[in-house]
Amino acid sequence: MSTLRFLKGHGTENDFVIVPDADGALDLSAAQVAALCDRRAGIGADGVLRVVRSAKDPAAAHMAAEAEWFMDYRNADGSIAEMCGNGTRVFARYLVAAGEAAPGTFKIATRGGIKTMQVPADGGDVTVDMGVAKLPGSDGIEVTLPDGTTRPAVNVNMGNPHAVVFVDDLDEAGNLFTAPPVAPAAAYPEGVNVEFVVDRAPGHVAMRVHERGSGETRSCGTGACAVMVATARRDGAALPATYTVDVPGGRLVITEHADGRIEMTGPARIVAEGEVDLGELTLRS
Ligand SMILES: N[C@@H](CCC[C@H](N)C(=O)O)C(=O)O
Repeated sequence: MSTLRFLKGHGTENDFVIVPDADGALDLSAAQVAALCDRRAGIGADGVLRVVRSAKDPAAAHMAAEAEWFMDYRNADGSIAEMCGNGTRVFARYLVAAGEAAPGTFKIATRGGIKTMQVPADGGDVTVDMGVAKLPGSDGIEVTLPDGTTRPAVNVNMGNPHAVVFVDDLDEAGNLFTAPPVAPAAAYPEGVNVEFVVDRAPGHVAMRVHERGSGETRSCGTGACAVMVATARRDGAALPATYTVDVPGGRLVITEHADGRIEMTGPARIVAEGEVDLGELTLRS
């Protein structure tokens, strides 16, 4: 029997299987990640956070002097993504809970670069400095809604790609069982996360998201930051600007500072731990 120790955590109900692997001994295949994330035959999650020392992973060794720990993030289908905003907050909460980092401010390594985390000792909300958003240009990018009409999308890159669509009602996004069609495909050669946004009040929006590699999730941290940036630009907001972004799984507060850095704050919880028998997982090709 090949057992794997895991924990389960979530940030605004964007949930993750956390796999401690300090020395980088594990080589989880995409099929194993997908099996762990399977909500019926596995543990169930939107993604996997492997916790490995930066020095022990070739993807992060160059960041080891600044950040001891590397968040190796995988989507629920086993694919690799550059960044996961809620994942960073859950990852940092885990490091503190496990005694691997002291509460307060510390850095972690991600494929999207080094992120500075603030984790209070009392279990309160965790903040991540997401860095500066990129706006690669949105000309001609459109998302087709289930009723066949199209809406312009705002192209925002938070380390990973996003298409932000303003709608009048979040139900316009439909059931999101499949990825919303985005055109032209060339705008997002690596695929895209799609966010639908409505206004709730000045400085306050709500969103739904279809995540690349995971489907509709209850929250997406990079997506919420992309939504904040797109909304602040639409509103002509002066920086610093703070927006509240409601997601199906809770609430995130996002500030874009005068220097363009974006900080996201919200809950991050570790809710379970256990062991899984890797040999019992259902691997699909
Ligand atoms: N849920 C995450 C984003 C995870 C990656 C995304 N699905 C992608 O493929 O880019 C978040 O909180 O940011």
